[in-house]
Amino acid sequence: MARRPLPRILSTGSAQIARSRELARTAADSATDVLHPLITITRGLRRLASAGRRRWAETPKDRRGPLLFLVASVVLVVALVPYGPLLAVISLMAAAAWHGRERKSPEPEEPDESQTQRLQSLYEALVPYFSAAEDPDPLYTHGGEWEKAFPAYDFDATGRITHLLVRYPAYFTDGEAESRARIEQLLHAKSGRGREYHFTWDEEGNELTVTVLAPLPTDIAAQRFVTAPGETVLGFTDPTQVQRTLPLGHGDGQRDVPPVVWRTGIRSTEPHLLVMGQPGSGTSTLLRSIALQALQYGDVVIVEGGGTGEYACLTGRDGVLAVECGLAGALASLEWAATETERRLIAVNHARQAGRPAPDDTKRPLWVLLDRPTAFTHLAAADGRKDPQSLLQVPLRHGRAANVTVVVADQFDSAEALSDPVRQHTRARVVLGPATAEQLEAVLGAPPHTTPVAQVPPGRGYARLGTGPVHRLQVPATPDPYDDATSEADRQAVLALLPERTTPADGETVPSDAVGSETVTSEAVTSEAVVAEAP
Ligand SMILES: Nc1ncnc2c1ncn2[C@@H]1O[C@H](COP(=O)(O)OP(=O)(O)OP(=O)(O)O)[C@@H](O)[C@H]1O
Repeated sequence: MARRPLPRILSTGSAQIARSRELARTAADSATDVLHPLITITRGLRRLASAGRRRWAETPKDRRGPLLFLVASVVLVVALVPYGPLLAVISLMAAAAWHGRERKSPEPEEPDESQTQRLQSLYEALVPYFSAAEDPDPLYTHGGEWEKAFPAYDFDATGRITHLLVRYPAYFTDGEAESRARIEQLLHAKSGRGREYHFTWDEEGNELTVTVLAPLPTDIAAQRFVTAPGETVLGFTDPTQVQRTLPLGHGDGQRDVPPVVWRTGIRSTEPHLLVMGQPGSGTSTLLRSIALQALQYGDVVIVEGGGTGEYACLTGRDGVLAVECGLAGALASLEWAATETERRLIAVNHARQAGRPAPDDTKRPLWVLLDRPTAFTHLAAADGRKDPQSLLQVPLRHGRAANVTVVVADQFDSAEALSDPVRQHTRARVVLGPATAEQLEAVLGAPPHTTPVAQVPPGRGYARLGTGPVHRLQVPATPDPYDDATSEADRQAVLALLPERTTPADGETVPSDAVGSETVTSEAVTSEAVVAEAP
């Protein structure tokens, strides 16, 4: 078939367009060449400006004044020196040209011989777990290529692995906890013990990411945390697990640390807390830290079964209704707490039925903190008296609606003696100190995704709020200020957080009086409420 020739204008037009495009490209290239120094300097100035902005933002507010003064003095001196401004402009241009130069991204480094050996031996160790006789094209074979199995890796200065991406065959049973645990234990042992590893299993992509975790800071002292009412800082964790950070005073400076924040009160899904640990693992310290935070907005009743007097510093302080070390006192205080919870509930219900907001005297948070209540369980049984834990039933069951929060701390060997309501209603959990995998899973309800460390500093452990993830946790150092072993800085930090003692000096009688009078009031209110309800 004869083809019609294209109209003339189009055929020559395309050639012209191509030619003009070529011309434009050449002109742009020459302009870029000519303007290259200008582009570099502009880029450098932009980088210098953003570095300056960053430095300004990082400078603590109290140091900004002196810094501004220093800069102004330098500008003045430069302006007064002969040729000063000219020299300053030349130096600025030179600095901008240096900072604006194109930077080549560094080539990924090849592992050296010892690192290759490490990766090869890791690969060999994994062969029995990640291979099957029926696999026609195995990823893992003895003498195979580790490069395909480990696409990403990182080493520290001492040549130990800090990050590793492991590919594994799809038939590996990564959904089974035992299979995972076997691989995690092996990688932990082969990559160097004494460090903590975090394992992320990507079941869809058949990949395991191993990361070495930096130790959590152990030098964070007790202080006022920047939190909203109803929020309690249990401790600090890894930045990878928590989005939020808290600004903390540290020495003279400030730093941002990711916290584990526990929310209590009416909207809380985990209104009560259980803390477990070995003796000396820091459970009393955590309770002290919680008490100091709770006293900012609420009242506290402390029941101490250990009898070590670790809460003596709180006795008689404003907001501390009782610090009980004996069985009789513990029973009296807990009975009052149960009655107070009931009173609040009734008052709230009445208000609701009448279409009024909840009365103010039901809103002030009440905290019941129990350190080793199981010690009283044994005592009460021997004495033929009520188990103090039985009085916790009402605060645990109805505490959320009445703004009553219960915190129980105990030791692993007494776990059996904890009552059922305590186990059922404490959905926020913390384990401190050394613990076996079984103990961790029994308390937290899920295993942590990290390996345990051999040396656990006091106050180190794990926290889990409800069904959320298991967080590593370091409790802020909140020692007993009356303990001789406490350092002066720590003692002052805790003393600064204690509320005033506006009650008479006789600390022991004041709180029990307070409890007594409060009991009377609460009983009066309860009976009033009941009377009001009756007709
Ligand atoms: N978060 C922490 N930071 C620094 N030191 C801590 C921390 N927690 C506890 N310690 C130290 O560990 C020691 C034991 O702490 P604590 O008394 O709180 O433990 P415990 O579990 O209550 O033990 P016990 O029931 O035997 O008293 C104390 O000397 C304390 O100063």
